[in-house]
Amino acid sequence: MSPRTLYDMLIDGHTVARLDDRSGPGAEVLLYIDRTVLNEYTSPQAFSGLREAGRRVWRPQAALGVVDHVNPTAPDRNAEMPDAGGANQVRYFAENCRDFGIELFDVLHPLQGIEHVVAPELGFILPGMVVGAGDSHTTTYGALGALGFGIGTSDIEHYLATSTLRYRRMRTMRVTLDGTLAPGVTAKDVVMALIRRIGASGATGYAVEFAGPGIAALSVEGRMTICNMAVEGGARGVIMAPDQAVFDYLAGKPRAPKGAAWDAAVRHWSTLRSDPDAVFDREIRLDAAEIEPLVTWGISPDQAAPVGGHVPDPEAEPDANRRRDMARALAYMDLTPGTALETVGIQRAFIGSCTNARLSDLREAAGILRGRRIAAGVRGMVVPGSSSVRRAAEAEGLDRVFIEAGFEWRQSGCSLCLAMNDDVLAPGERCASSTNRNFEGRQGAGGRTHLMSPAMVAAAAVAGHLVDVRRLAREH
Ligand SMILES: CC(C)[C@H](C(=O)O)[C@@H](O)C(=O)O
Ligand code: SF4
Repeated sequence: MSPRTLYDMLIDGHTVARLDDRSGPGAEVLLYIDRTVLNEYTSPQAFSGLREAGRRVWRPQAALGVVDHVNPTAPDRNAEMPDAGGANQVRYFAENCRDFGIELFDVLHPLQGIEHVVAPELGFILPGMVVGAGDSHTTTYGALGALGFGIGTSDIEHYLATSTLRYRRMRTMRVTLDGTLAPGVTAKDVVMALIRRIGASGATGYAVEFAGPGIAALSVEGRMTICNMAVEGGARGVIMAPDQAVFDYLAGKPRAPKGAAWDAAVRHWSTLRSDPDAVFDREIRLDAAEIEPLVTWGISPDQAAPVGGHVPDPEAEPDANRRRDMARALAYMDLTPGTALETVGIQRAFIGSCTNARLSDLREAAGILRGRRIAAGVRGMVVPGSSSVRRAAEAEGLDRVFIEAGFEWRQSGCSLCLAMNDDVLAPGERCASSTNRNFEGRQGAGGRTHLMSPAMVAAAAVAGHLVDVRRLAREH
């Protein structure tokens, strides 16, 4: 057999039937899906469809329901949902999970959180799996050696009824990270650097494998940040070959295999890697040593620059479309070309989201905040990625660090990442945010989002403006 990429191996291994006579990119297959995660926001129509057709869920134990998008994050939250629309979504979701036999982490469940944080920490996603779920950031699971991708509502219904999807094979792209990251530079900067390089649709049509010594040196949580945000570069499917760090991460997780089953699983998982001479449709190489802490200045995740740089000048952009996009972005963001990014003042600081609200992210941010206060006029919020992360952070005193620095310490959920609950920016407010999307109005109508790493958010909160986290790290 000719050499194969890990993506090809997983697709071949999960192909139930071929739906046309093609092979390679574009070929349509019936694909077996091992697991899904459901949320209250994208699942209702799928369940309604099942109800109308009188179908049941084929493998309810392969699905997990988590409430995350619309729930409040108030520290004292209770079963009452403040918003009637959200309350209805949560109620219908609970009804669906109950009637179709799917396990649910409801708003007040001790394991509630953002689905992409909850599923890995449970050991629900394992290497070699193919995971299709109704949220684009399902790519997160690539970090565990599972091929993850987002699917639409009708696909969710098809999946629930059959455990399969009609699926078109992607082209393959390998992103190799060479070298070592400098201190103060994080996984978030790696993925932002990639998106800046290839553009917000640079990986459209590709399944992306991340590889190289720079990836191997990252923690599994750091790798999740990269796989999660790669979707902002257009990737519809992300994978990393699982290694010892992944096995260590999964060992002892509640739903991971145990005993002899674990040993057998690890033996199999260790074989999950692209053949050495596998050919990818596109290859990108990044040098970790050249990556700097980045911030976005615009309204698309590829509109980013090193924090020590300046707001770019649309007039200097030769491409007319890009020039127009840049001008529009600067008007929305109320930024003037040539302004030093480090002089841009903020009113809000948000540490949260499935990209950057795991324990290691909170530790990094707290490391900057220890013994410091956030600047006057800045409102800071920390929304842990899951209730388990929240408890673990509290057990090591991180909540105290955040609270003493002036941050609000909240309950878990998507929250200000997309402002579907009552956590929103006021029009015109500018926010340093550890999230993954900076579209117009993403954090509230008229709100202005600057994406960056959680440590950079902490640093900006202290300074009152965007700032290179390495300045504060040096002072500590
Ligand atoms: C609500 C959901 C469809 C959406 C996604 O798929 O990513 C959300 O999680 C987001 O981040 O915008
Ligand atoms: S935290 Fe943000 S990116 Fe992640 S699932 Fe929720 S809304 Fe989407």
